[in-house]
Amino acid sequence: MDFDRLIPVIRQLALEAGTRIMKVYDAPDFAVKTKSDHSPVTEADEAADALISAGLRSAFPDTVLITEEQADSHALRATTFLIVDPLDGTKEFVQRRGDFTVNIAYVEHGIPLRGVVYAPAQGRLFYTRADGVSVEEVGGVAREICVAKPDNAALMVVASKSHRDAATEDYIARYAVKDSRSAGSSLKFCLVATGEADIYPRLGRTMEWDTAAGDAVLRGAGGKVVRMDDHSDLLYGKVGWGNPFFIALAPGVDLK
Ligand SMILES: Nc1ncnc2c1ncn2[C@@H]1O[C@H](COP(=O)(O)O)[C@@H](OP(=O)(O)O)[C@H]1O
Ligand SMILES: [Mg+2]
Repeated sequence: MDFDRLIPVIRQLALEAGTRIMKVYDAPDFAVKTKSDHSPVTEADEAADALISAGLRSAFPDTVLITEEQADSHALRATTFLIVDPLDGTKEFVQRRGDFTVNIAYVEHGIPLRGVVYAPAQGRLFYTRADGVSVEEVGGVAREICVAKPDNAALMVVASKSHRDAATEDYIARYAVKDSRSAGSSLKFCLVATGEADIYPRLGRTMEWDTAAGDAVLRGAGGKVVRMDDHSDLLYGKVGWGNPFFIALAPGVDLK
């Protein structure tokens, strides 16, 4: 993959998808359908998916494309692929909380090497540059981002807003926590990437398209994502595209 070509394409597609999503978000009303897995889907998910997948297929016709909204793509098997969640945090979107994101990632040999995460309602845009370093673009200026140096006696934790359960609270209680906040969608990875949080534990189901772009942004900022069970790196291209429980963290956090 030519990263000098990839990054401008995925950045631009994420911005365009975000604009499309905000048209639906800002309308007085929109329809919410329920998918076979009982999760919500809106015209915003579908429009953003159509825009991104057309753009990626045209720019990178030889690269496998996996996208949440196209079930036939889930039957593919690959270790090198593009993976898209056009609207992560649909529950947040439906409830008109701003924590939803557009996610596009490139995975090579199971590792999410590059990605873009765009939170249009918050005007926050994160991506890996061609050289792999992560940036947040503010007012057209891309600034490098870096994880915090964690203080294990006063950790900053972030966890899901809509899937925060007793098991998650029990896990967080193992740590000396200074501040714990909730956020929806893949934004949580980005909060660790900028140093706004030190650790994001996820004891609940996610799919690879929910995490790959945020994982890439976190890696490019010096962080990592490990499996909860054996603390090995979270890898991609797994059968069925489901993730195990995981922890996203700034290195230096003493995992418990
Ligand atoms: N039971 C379940 N099965 C599959 N995915 C689930 C799930 N519960 C939550 N998720 C995933 O978690 C994402 C929301 O994460 P969070 O709770 O961190 O905001 C959802 O993304 P979508 O909104 O794209 O469907 C969804 O894919
Ligand atoms: Mg999702």
